[in-house]
Amino acid sequence: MDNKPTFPATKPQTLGILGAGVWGRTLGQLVSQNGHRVEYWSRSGDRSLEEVVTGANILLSAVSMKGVASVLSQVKAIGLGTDTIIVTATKGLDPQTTCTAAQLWQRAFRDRPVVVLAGPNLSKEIQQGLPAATVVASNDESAASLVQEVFSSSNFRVYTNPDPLGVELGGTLKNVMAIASGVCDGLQLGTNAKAALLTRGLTEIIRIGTHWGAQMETFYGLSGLGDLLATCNSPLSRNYQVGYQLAQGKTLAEILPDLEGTAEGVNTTQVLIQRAKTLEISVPISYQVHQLLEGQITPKDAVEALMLRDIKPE
Ligand SMILES: NC(=O)C1=CN([C@@H]2O[C@H](COP(=O)(O)OP(=O)(O)OC[C@H]3O[C@@H](n4cnc5c(N)ncnc54)[C@H](OP(=O)(O)O)[C@@H]3O)[C@@H](O)[C@H]2O)C=CC1
Ligand SMILES: O=C(CO)COP(=O)(O)O
Repeated sequence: MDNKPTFPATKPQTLGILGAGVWGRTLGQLVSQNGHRVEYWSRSGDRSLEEVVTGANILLSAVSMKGVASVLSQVKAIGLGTDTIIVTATKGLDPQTTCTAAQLWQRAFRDRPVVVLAGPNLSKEIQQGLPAATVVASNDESAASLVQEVFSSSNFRVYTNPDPLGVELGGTLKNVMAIASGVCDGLQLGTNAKAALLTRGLTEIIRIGTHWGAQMETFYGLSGLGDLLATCNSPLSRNYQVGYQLAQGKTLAEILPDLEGTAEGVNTTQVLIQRAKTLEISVPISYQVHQLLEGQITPKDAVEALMLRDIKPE
């Protein structure tokens, strides 16, 4: 008997992928392998934004956060088809508004379904065909189900989730902890320290995320704890690499030009601290990462400051 699982036979969809960086290309590869049509747009590509946007019934943005506001205003000027689903795979926060990428897309296109795609998804492993799982989250159940069908394969297991904000914040805020984790490993602080960092880091993510309006249980899923574990334990993570190199005495200005792709955690830390200060939310680990990125303290000072905080119940 053939026990091979079958995936729902969705009719071929046309995806327009905005941002042909590492993650946009990897996601494009996954859907092409499933028989869907993919058109990429990037600033240096040969297709116009208008061609890619008007031809797509699923528009996926994998633009890094610094480009989202400008790209979506260009898409708005072009206009979207009435049935177009927007998918966002960006993991960042907008400095002007402190909004997530999905919040910006939803504000710009109030009547269109927006789906967040996030999970423990190191692109290099996925490109090698290694198994991975992810989450597609939306307030629009049928849009999330269609995107689930489009991406699901024997190498890529896709779950739906009804809490897009929680899924997106899990993927976004863990980048701050990935920088801290790189510092922890770069200083060779050991497994106990790492376990303490990730556990207290998750508490911090949940504190800020639930205050934002996300569901607590979402942070224990793939896009929260799952992505925290993947990113904080892998040298493939660019955010982890930033922290690791800071621990070795390099400055941010020395690290960033040689980094392969975007480390969103650098900007996310700044925006998170701005938001946490305004709302008076305690984020001690993120605060030390912020001080470190600003060049105000050394990695060793950051560890000491965390260890010497007032003692308190867990
Ligand atoms: N790589 C990974 O493993 C994963 C990444 N992500 C997230 O996906 C997003 C992209 O990451 P990744 O692909 O790795 O990063 P890259 O640095 O490889 O690519 C960034 C992309 O954003 C585009 N971009 C940046 N600024 C602008 C702008 N002002 N206007 C238009 N386009 C712009 C770039 O366009 P251009 O080519 O024209 O410069 C490029 O296509 C990030 O938010 C990241 O956190 C999420 C999960 C996994
Ligand atoms: O989000 C990611 C994995 O899920 C990618 O992490 P980096 O952006 O740190 O490489």
